[in-house]
Amino acid sequence: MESVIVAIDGPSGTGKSSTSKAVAAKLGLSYLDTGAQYRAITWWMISNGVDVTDADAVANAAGKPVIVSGTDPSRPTITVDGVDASGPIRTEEVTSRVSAVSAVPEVRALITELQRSIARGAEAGIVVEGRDIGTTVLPDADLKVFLTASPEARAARRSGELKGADVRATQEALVKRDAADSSRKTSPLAKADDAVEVDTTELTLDQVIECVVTLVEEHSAEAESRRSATEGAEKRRGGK
Ligand SMILES: Nc1ncnc2c1ncn2[C@@H]1O[C@H](COP(=O)(O)OP(=O)(O)O)[C@@H](O)[C@H]1O
Ligand SMILES: Nc1ccn([C@@H]2O[C@H](COP(=O)(O)OP(=O)(O)O)[C@@H](O)[C@H]2O)c(=O)n1
Repeated sequence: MESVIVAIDGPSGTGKSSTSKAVAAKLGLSYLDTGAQYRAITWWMISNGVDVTDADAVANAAGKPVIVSGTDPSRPTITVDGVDASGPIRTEEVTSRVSAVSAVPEVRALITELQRSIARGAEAGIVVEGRDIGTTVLPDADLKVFLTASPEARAARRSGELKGADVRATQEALVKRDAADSSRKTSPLAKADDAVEVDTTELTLDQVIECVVTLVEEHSAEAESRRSATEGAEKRRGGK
């Protein structure tokens, strides 16, 4: 298969991370969790006493942390200034503050550039998941998928992960974060016009993975047949 870039966007709990990791592993592609990067910069701000509600303070500090993402889908990693951040970025404290930090344009500019350079460096191709990958980060992606699911299904999935969490409180927090992410000025959560929308409410994770793998394979088959048609036409023109 030719190198392929897949963008998977959607709100929280729609299955972006689990689907992207599995699709990347099945197809031998790299994997990038862009939400983890916004979480990492948020964790750094909190740890370094930056007031995350002060957009100027966040903008001024945005260039300081060094964030490194490992892109192996079977073992994704994230470090901040060389320190493993995979645990601390999932705390409730980070989750409740990440939307404020990710709304700051200077933060987005830096992280977007980092994401583009990681995608450029992925030789076999990459699955990149987030909120604005299809619209802003990689508008020329070969395939764009936008995952959705009902707020009830998403909250049930999330509270299944956070043992003992109240489903109603989880749903409220999730809906609030979606609203903040969808309404920010810079690069909000949105479906790209050319993205394929998949409602995962009634689907199992395996069905969603299968659906995306099929979409990637269809894309690759179409690209291959276009390429051989062009080559055939060129050969005929050359009289060979
Ligand atoms: N189609 C599905 N049906 C049931 N559970 C799912 C489905 N997709 C994902 N999950 C589960 O829901 C939780 C959240 O999925 P995740 O991939 O982290 O979503 P996102 O990255 O969009 O926030 C995980 O525990 C995952 O195993
Ligand atoms: N491409 C992206 C990815 C995440 N984000 C921000 O990062 C937060 C955390 O993303 P995430 O993917 O880890 O969130 P979950 O879906 O795992 O809950 C989102 O709520 C957004 O505020 C973003 O702004 N742009």
